[in-house]
Formats: sequence, C-alpha cells, structure tokens
Amino acid sequence: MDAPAISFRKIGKRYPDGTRALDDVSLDVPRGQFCVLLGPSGAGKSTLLRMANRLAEPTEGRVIIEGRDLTPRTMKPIRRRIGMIHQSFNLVGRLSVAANIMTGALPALGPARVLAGLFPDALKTKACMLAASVGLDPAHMSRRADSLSGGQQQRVGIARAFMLDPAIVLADEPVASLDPRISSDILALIRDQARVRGATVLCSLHQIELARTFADRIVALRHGRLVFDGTPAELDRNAIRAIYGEAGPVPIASGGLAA
Ligand SMILES: Nc1ncnc2c1ncn2[C@@H]1O[C@H](COP(=O)(O)OP(=O)(O)OP(=O)(O)O)[C@@H](O)[C@H]1O
Repeated sequence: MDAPAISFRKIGKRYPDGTRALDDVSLDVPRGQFCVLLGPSGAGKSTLLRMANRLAEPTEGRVIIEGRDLTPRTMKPIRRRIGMIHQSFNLVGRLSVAANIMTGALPALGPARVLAGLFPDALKTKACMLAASVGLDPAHMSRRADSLSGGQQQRVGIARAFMLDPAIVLADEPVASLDPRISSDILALIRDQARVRGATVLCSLHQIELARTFADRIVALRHGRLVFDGTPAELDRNAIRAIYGEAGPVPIASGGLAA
C-alpha cells in the first residue's frame, strides 16, 4: 500500500521562549486527500502545517513525507514535491505576475537563477498555462503583482504553488486576507487544481462552513493537541464545542463561522 503523503508521528513543539505549541500530535494524510485543519487562534495549526516542509522543526517526533523521514539531508528533494500557499500571498510586489509564478520553481532552479530572472522558456510556457487555469487574464502576466486585487494575487499564489507539479500543497489560511465573498472561489480553485493533478492538500482555516464545504476530512487542534478527526458530516455541535470551548467560534461577516 502507498505510504501516506504526510505522516506526523508523536509531534511535539516547544518554542525557545518555552511556548508549548504542539503536544503528541499524530496524523496520517493519505494521498489525494483535501484535509482541513481547524482550531482556535494559537491552537498550533500553522506550526503543524509548516513542519511538513520544515519551515518549523519539531522538538519531538517525526515527520514522514511519502514514506521518507524529513531531515536536513532529505529536505531539499522533499521540498521540490511540496507547494505552499500563504495567507498574505507572499508575492514580490514590484515583480511581474509571470515572474512571481515562476519563482515557484525556485527549489529546482536555485536562488541565483531565480534572482537573475533566468527562467527557461519551458517554465514561461508553464507559467502561462497555470495562470490561465487559475483564471488570470494573459494581460495580467506583465503587470506588477502589487497592482492586482487580493483575490487575483492569491490566484498568482496558487499558480506559483503548482509550478513544480507538487505532490503536496500546504495552504496556511489561504483565504484569511480575502473578502469573504471570494473565499469560496479561491478554495474551489485550490481543490480543483489539486484534484486534477492528484495532489494532497493540507489547509488550515478559521471558517467552519468553508471547511465543511471543501474538506474530505477535518482535523482540529486545541491547545496544541488533536481534539477532532472526522468527516465534515461528523463535525457536529459537540465536536465544535470540543474544538472551540463553550464560547464557540467567533461569527464572521460572511455569515459563516470563524474561530
Ligand atoms: N516563533 C514563535 N515563538 C514563540 N511562540 C510561537 C512562535 N510561533 C508561534 N508561537 C506560539 O505557538 C502557539 C501556536 O501558534 P500557531 O501560529 O501555530 O497557531 P495557529 O493555530 O496557527 O494560530 P492562528 O490561527 O492565530 O494563526 C501560539 O501560542 C503561538 O503564540
């Protein structure tokens, strides 16, 4: 049987200032799954997600990607297999949309070629194809990234994440900086792009309704511990209370619920 795309085994994380962010978290994400991480602010979602490409290091436990232990030695080849989508897009505002999309090839090209803007023609063709598939107009390609709307910038972020045909996409609150009205469009885009390419998605969210709509599976953290693991249908009132406590999640403007 295939190894899971991502395995977290007994993960603990204590930051240098003593903050205990994660405690004994074990989770297998099978290949092709759209797995959403829920939990109140400070629950440890970002810390766990960032461990999958070693942007954060566990103080206890193991991270295994497609059957291989993630270590300083294996990090480079494994990072080529992983795309990342950020909450605040993380684009270089003064660079063109095309250049931003092509920076997604950095793990393969290396920083020197990317900084010099030396992109092979095949990558330029691929960037155009990806831009079209995320709904960007060809006229956008030469525009500065910071001249685009937030929703358009996140489309650039999604195209960039798929540049190296990743097996895994990590999406860290990808709609938190966006107008709630376009959050569904952006999540649908991530899900559909991943589905077409057979990629696994681990995505942290604050909005329960969006999690229910898009997730194959929902996993939740509270105070750094796993407190829920089930299908969207299993995320009932009791589960929500276990995740967010008596006060419950905070309502947000879209009519959905946020932590
Ligand atoms: N670099 C750091 N140094 C010290 N503590 C940190 C650091 N990064 C995160 N933390 C702490 O670790 C805990 C988990 O943080 P994390 O960002 O993973 O939570 P989260 O669930 O993603 O929160 P949010 O939804 O607000 O983004 C919090 O208490 C946070 O303050």
